[in-house]
Amino acid sequence: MSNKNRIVAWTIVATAVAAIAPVAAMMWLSRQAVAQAEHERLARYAESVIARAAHSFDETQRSLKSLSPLLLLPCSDEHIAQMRLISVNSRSIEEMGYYEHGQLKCTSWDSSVGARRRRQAEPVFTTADGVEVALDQRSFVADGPTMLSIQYGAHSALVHRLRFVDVVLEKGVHVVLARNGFGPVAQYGGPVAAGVAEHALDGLGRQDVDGFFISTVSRDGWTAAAIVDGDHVLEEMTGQQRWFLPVGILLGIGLVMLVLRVSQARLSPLADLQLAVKKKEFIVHYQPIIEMASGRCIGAEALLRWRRPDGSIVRPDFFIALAEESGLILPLTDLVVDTVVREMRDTLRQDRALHIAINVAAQDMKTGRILEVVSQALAGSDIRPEQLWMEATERGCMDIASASLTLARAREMGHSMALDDFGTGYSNLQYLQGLPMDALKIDKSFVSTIGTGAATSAVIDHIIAMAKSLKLYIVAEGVETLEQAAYLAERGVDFAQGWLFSRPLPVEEFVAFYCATLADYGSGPEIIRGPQPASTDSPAALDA
Ligand SMILES: Nc1nc2c(ncn2[C@@H]2O[C@@H]3COP(=O)(O)O[C@H]4[C@@H](O)[C@H](n5cnc6c(=O)[nH]c(N)nc65)O[C@@H]4COP(=O)(O)O[C@H]3[C@H]2O)c(=O)[nH]1
Repeated sequence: MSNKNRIVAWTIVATAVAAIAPVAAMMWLSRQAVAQAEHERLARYAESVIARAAHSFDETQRSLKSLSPLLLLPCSDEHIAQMRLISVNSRSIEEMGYYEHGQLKCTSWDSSVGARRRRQAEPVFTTADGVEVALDQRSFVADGPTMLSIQYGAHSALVHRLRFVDVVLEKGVHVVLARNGFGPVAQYGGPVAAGVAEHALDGLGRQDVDGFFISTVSRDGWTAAAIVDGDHVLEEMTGQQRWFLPVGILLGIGLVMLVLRVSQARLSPLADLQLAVKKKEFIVHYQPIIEMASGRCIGAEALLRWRRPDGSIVRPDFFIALAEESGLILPLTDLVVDTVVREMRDTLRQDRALHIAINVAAQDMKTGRILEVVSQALAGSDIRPEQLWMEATERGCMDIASASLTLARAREMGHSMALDDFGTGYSNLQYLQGLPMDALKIDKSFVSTIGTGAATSAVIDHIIAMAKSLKLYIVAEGVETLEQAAYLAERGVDFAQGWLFSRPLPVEEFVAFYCATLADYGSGPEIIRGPQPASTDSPAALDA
């Protein structure tokens, strides 16, 4: 998959995630918030149920204990009146009964039970101070739901189970109470699914079972749980979502915009170039430089090519300007220097007359950084500094003071310096005089006017004359026809470069080209010497 396709795929996925994730996250957060608030509310209900149960039980046992020991005649009017008074005044106790030898003798309603005689119930649990609790006791006088019988000594108090849990509940809330070590005592409130109430008493704290929210609390021998069903929670959720959803949507919009900006930046030519530099997708081609007088190949210009992963080649016109603007030209220059040293080392060592010219960016001309890069690359390579030329454009030499310094230092190190694309900028004679140069390259735009009769065709003669007056060697670029070559040779142009001789070639093809011209014309003397004197009028570096 190409880088572009990868970014597009990434953008699609990231946009979908950016749009959905915040909304989903906000919905999840809102659910969490509702659940948290709900469990806190339920825990408060469970607490109040325990308080209610403890209160009912305490009140009942206090009342029972107040009758013991019995100081009145059992089942006397006074005794019955006292039991009735307790039943009426107590919020929990419905009826009271008095037993003799385990048999009901009288109740808070009457002194004689007659046919309603019954035995005191078997307790299911007994507290530490002797209070017993029995289940499912019918009323002494009426029909109705069974009650708990709380017994102490000869007295029993009948208490509705509801009295242990009847706290004020909001709609949908269900509470359940158990006596620890015994089991469920009572439940009350909205409907719950079968088994949920029992399950609620199994654990403690916050629980979620089958869509029911449960909070269970245990204290003072009682365990109480409050339960609310999912529908109720969802009703609450819609309320919360009113706040969370817009926040999620806004976040989603923000994230989507961010993703689009990032992918736009990653799809930009600069991001493309950055990635290519990182992945070293660059190669160097070599365009032969021909000595006009002999026809020999005396060197080559190293030209950068961007080879994309699909194998297509991008010419430097499309990326050099961007690389210079963004500073990426520096690693690219390093790459060219390293590649030239690696690829051309053997050939350069075999023929000391051969040179390779590299292009130096404006930034490097200004700072002189290139000199350090080159000297490091050449160290131990056995390539002579004279075999590495540097080409600077007029643009790179606009800051004459710093450019002069770099040029002078380069020449001291033994490199020859050429001014590239001459005539395309704002240079004039004075400007040229201020720069310690060895050679001047005539831009192809002037070469292409030769023989055309165009008004500008005379300019090339002036450039040649100017270079000669400054004693600079002349390299003509973009020579495409025999006519152009003959014209330039006639006017004493030293070297030429162009499609007439060869296009820029991959290293193997360049070496083959060079070997072929070597066979035809033989090798020349070592025409490049250094270090050069830093004077402007003596381009002795290129003396043949
Ligand atoms: N029409 C025509 N064109 C010819 C002919 N002979 C050579 N050329 C082209 O002319 C350009 C010469 O390079 P340049 O003036 O240094 O101009 C170079 C140079 O300024 C820059 N460049 C290339 N490689 C590098 C590099 O490694 N570093 C830096 N800083 N700039 C580079 O990119 C420019 C363009 O390079 P290329 O596209 O390789 O274009 C090259 C070359 O392919 C011909 O007969 N006819």
